[in-house]
Amino acid sequence: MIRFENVSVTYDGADEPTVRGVDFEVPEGELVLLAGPSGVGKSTVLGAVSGLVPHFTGGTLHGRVTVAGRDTRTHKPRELADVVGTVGQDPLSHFVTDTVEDELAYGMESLGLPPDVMRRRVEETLDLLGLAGLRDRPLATLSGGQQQRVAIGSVLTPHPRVLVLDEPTSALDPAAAEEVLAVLQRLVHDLGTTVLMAEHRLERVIQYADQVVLLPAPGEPPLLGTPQEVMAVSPVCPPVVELGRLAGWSPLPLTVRDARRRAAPLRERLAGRQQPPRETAPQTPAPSARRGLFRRGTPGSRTGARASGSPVAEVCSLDVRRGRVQALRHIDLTVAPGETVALMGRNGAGKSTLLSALVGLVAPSAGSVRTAGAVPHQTRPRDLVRRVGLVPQEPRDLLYSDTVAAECAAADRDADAEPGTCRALLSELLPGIDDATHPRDLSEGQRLTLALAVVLTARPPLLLLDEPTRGLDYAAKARLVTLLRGLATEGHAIVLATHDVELAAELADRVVLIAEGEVIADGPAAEVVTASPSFAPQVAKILAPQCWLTVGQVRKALAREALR
Ligand SMILES: Nc1ncnc2c1ncn2[C@@H]1O[C@H](COP(=O)(O)OP(=O)(O)OP(=O)(O)O)[C@@H](O)[C@H]1O
Ligand SMILES: Nc1ncnc2c1ncn2[C@@H]1O[C@H](COP(=O)(O)OP(=O)(O)OP(=O)(O)O)[C@@H](O)[C@H]1O
Repeated sequence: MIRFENVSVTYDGADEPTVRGVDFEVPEGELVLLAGPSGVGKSTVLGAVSGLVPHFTGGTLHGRVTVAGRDTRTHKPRELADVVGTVGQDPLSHFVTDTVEDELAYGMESLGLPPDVMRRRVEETLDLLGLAGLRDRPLATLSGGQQQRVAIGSVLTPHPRVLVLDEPTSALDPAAAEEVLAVLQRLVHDLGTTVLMAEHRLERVIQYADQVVLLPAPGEPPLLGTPQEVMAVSPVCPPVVELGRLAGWSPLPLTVRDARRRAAPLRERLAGRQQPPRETAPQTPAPSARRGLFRRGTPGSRTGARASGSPVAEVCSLDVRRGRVQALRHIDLTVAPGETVALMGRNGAGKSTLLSALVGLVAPSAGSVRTAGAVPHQTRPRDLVRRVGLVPQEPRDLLYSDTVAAECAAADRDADAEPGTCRALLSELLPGIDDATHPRDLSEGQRLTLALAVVLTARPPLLLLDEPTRGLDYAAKARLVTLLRGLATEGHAIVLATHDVELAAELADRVVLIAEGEVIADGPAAEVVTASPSFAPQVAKILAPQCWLTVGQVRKALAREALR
């Protein structure tokens, strides 16, 4: 149904092809997963199927890509629209109408489907994706996950024979991701729909894949095989596979269920062992802990927040209204210097709104917010930037310059930091990003990393991150975790909104669960995440009732055993 024949793509101005030697086929009615590190070219491969590459992106495509027999080089994207439905990484930039219902109908209208068919399919899709309550809502007022669900719904309504999905679950809460993947699986099994999907969170999707196409490194030809074959050699793999490799399980398990069946001997070895502490930050870091990235003073040194040891964030009885929606009610939250707090909860629960309130983007309708001693919505941006920084869910919102170098220079100026600070941070986080690249042309993971470096340049004592692992591969995630731990050790408080249960398990001291705008749980990460199957990381589910959260903890415990 989709065929790549020795395809390579070279973007304008690049010396080397971004992808080369791409030669594979996706048979009708199969779900094929495209995996590989950040920036390796997954979106480029997907774009070649929908025709966006090279028609919209520019560059040169050698070889041939056909979809249902149509050559995507000689057919423009709109001439493929009756066969291929595409969901990109940034739903908002693809929306063409203003409201949920209109967006769901738009694709069908362009194909000239009869009104009664359109009506029926819109209703079906609203139900299928849990969007009925939002049908009249302007798209711009939806939460990130709600937007992603609409984007998926809008490509499903025309019933395309081929779906091309770029990280379709990246903004979805764990339960919503399962629901969407179950819908896709039903389309594949019952209607013979063909799906090519790129996704970093392999723990969510690997079990649904018939085949995996792995792009191991930039410019290297892809590797093809069954999920088991590819996971045995892949540089990116989910925790269940990593644990399987560590324990020497063969064949490698791909699901929690498979792993649990083999886990009894491992549980026995681990029984009675002390869980090694994660490298979490001390609550009151010693001055000697200050090292590395931020040489020009500790966080808060200009604001006095840390010197006085007072909380970096204090939220009291906070209510926030957004249009007709009561987004937050009676929120109480205190965050201490050096503390890492994960905000979790379903799409639309109010996590981004809480971050927005902490950085002054929305004002309380009742209650109060103080960050690093200031009332954020009444503080000038220039002063606020040294107290609190937000990496938004869509990093594009933070980037204005034409090149990476200019963006970094502007960040240094805005933060009053030594020239080169931002660029050094960027290189440390994700090597290989070129100074001359336009931020628009960076891969999703690269763009997020740039936004993070821009925010960190001001060394704010309170760092807020909205879904920081969207678009990041496991290695980039591990680097992010190391960096954030380092910042916490230096005294930065970190609050992150995330659906990434593995990240929360790895990084957070504390998890705050939000539902319908209210805090429903607030406690140590291990306790909160393991209390609910939706939020428990894979390792916790595999080794329950023992309480291990990450492969790293298990690895350390086994290493200690070996030393005895
Ligand atoms: N329009 C473009 N012009 C120039 N370079 C581009 C363009 N689009 C992508 N690139 C570059 O091509 C490389 C591959 O990007 P791509 O988005 O395909 O990677 P990816 O594997 O999807 O990454 P991620 O997992 O982070 O989304 C990156 O280095 C990116 O900077
Ligand atoms: N500008 C707005 N106008 C009206 N309602 C809004 C606006 N922005 C957000 N909302 C609504 O407020 C609620 C909370 O949204 P918020 O973005 O804080 O959720 P979230 O927990 O971050 O969700 P997600 O996990 O999907 O990112 C949602 O119901 C959302 O639709």
